[in-house]
Amino acid sequence: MPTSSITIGTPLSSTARRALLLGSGELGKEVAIELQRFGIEVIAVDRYANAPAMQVAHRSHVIDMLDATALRSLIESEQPHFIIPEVEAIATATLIELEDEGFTVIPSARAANLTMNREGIRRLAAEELGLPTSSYRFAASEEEFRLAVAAIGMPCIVKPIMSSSGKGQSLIRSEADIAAAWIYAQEGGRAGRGKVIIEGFVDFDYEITLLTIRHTGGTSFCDPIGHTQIDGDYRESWQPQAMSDTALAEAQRIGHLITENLGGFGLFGVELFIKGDRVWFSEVSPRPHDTGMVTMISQDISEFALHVRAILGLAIPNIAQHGPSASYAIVAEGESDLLAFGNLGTALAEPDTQLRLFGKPGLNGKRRMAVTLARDESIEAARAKARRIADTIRLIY
Ligand SMILES: Nc1ncnc2c1ncn2[C@@H]1O[C@H](COP(=O)(O)OP(=O)(O)OP(=O)(O)O)[C@@H](O)[C@H]1O
Ligand SMILES: NCC(=O)N[C@@H]1O[C@H](COP(=O)([O-])[O-])[C@@H](O)[C@H]1O
Ligand SMILES: [Mg+2]
Repeated sequence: MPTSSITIGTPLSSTARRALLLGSGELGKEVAIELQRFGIEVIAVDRYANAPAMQVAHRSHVIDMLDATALRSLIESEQPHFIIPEVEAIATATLIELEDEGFTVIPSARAANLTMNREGIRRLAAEELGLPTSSYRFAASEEEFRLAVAAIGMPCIVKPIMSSSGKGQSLIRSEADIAAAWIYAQEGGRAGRGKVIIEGFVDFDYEITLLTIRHTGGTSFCDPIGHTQIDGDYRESWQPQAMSDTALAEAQRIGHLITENLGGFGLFGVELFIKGDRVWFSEVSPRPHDTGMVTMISQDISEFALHVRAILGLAIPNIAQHGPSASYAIVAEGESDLLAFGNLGTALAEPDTQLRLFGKPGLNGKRRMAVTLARDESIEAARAKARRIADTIRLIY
């Protein structure tokens, strides 16, 4: 476990503190940069070469992170002080073994294991902790799936138990959607065909991510982040999301309970649906959240910096908010290994704007490649500005 008496040595020497990132996308890239700021030796891992975090790490490895043998042998040879999962698709049973052997997994191997699979985290939240969630069933065959849809009722949402960013997710509105939803869920799972979750559709007013940080000084919350999703994938987020005091208190109660159970130190993205004063738990990422990219402009310590401070056992006495802010994802669609971004000269002409180009090496279908960030007098103005920047940028491929 990290402690407040941590010492940090010199990277690439015998005194180095080494962090190994399992997953090296846009979120890992920002975590790597924050680790670098503290002089941590950063080792980036993913299933493909030149992933974003690899481009800012001390070194990198390409392995199948779902392969237990490959994962164990890499960790044994690198001997990291911190193993930081950045995606769900990891052989998490191996992380549990490695933690037992003395390695530190962020926030905990159990958290990575439970959240890699929707069944693990949903049963914990709803059945053990009694948190309010949508109705749900699991199905391992098409027959079970049809029975589950009938039991839950329509509209309902189907997702592979192992997937993220909306992959394999669809909404069933009527009988006509059922067959296609099963096929899409079977094709969209990150670990191939398998079990699905069927969730009753929650008719929420809005949804939030409550960034919750477990650190040596206790538990802290960032202001709630509102967001919109298309086909289960985040497109736009803003902070702060206006909420009633009752709904905010309930959101924090849920955030506290679930993260306390998962344990360890680090930042979590607690996803919640809100209608009036009612709050439903949806899921939780035991790591920075895509919707939380807005904190790179809204907070003095971003979600990535907060994750690193918590991991290193450093104090987090306050989280200053800079005012209404928004992020807008740039999602490209097509086939290319030579994507370029044009018209950048005017993109950032307005005050209080920022841009992150992730440097992802290829595009095959739909892929989030960049994000725009903006701050303004109001959430509406910040959202409009973030969108204007995205509309200005020309994707060339
Ligand atoms: N039961 C539900 N009722 C209503 N909307 C839902 C439900 N489940 C999911 N959604 C919508 O789909 C979005 C994505 O769902 P979810 O977070 O479960 O998918 P995901 O693949 O894990 O995405 P990510 O990896 O981006 O978190 C939610 O943010 C919400 O907008
Ligand atoms: N909702 C989870 C999420 O946003 N994860 C982020 O996307 C990357 C994968 O992107 P890719 O699919 O373009 O490789 C992950 O590595 C992580 O940074
Ligand atoms: Mg989600």
